[in-house]
Amino acid sequence: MLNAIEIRDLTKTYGTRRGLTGLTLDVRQGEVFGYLGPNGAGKSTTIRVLLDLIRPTGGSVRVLGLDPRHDGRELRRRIGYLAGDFVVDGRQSVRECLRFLARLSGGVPVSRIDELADRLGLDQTATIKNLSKGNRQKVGLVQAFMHTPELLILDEPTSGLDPLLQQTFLDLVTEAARNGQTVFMSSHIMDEVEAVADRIAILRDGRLVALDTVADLRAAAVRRIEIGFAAPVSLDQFRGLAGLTEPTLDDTGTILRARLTGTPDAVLKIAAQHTVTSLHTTDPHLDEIFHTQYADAAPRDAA
Ligand SMILES: Nc1ncnc2c1ncn2[C@@H]1O[C@H](COP(=O)(O)OP(=O)(O)OP(=O)(O)O)[C@@H](O)[C@H]1O
Repeated sequence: MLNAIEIRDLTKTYGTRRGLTGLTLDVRQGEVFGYLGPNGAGKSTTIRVLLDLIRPTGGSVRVLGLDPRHDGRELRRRIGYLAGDFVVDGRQSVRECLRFLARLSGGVPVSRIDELADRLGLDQTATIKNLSKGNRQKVGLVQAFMHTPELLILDEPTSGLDPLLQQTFLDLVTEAARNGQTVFMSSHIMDEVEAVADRIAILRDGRLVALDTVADLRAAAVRRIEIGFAAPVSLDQFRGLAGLTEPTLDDTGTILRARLTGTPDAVLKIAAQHTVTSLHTTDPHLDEIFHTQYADAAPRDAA
């Protein structure tokens, strides 16, 4: 299967500041790819190189099999791009603006623009310069999605958006994916990415620190498990079990608590030798994985 995006050993320095260091990454055709990292991690730098808005210091990128440095015109038609700082001429109405951008994208049925604007609750008669940040972001989203591009590159797409509309945005992404479109979206909000992404990359200080499916990232994360028993049990039998760490028993000896990595198979087989009255596990939130990656970074940042 062809990759929609191929990034090879990409480096970008801004004077003495490092934007990206040796980034290698593939985004497969048809997947929803979440690109995560805190402010300053290098997300926008990556996206700007993909769009040839800035030139890399080293390395290379291919987008839809093309080189953005030479095939910009073709790529602009085939990509829907929402910039992190989406700006357009403020004097026009939303309708004029979207119709103008639609012509640049090679033509879009008016009904498609209207449908997207309606779903996002965007008033097309308003003048751009009078729009709130959230409404401007809606204009940005409509123009990115309206020509049903093969590849959507979205830089912080829900920034400034009313939380109620985040679901509408996620629906648009899901529909695009169902339609075979590829979505590459950056975010520093784990929840929205977790809900729709097939794979997630986590960037820290311009370097890739994690890249996996949502399911595998979750499986690798630590969960908490709590098992209640009808009668006291011995802690010894729960020590040294695969994936289970820090087991403790409460004062009554009937509630076991531990940390769990991977499957609960080993602990459940031992627990099943007793009468189990309750079982709770906390599903690891990707947020925790994300923050674990950054917790590691703290001493180095402070140095
Ligand atoms: N034009 C620039 N001049 C100097 N340094 C820059 C420039 N653009 C980005 N940087 C630096 O490069 C690093 C990566 O920035 P980038 O904007 O790519 O991060 P980001 O992950 O997109 O964060 P944000 O969410 O804040 O946009 C940061 O340290 C930033 O200060």
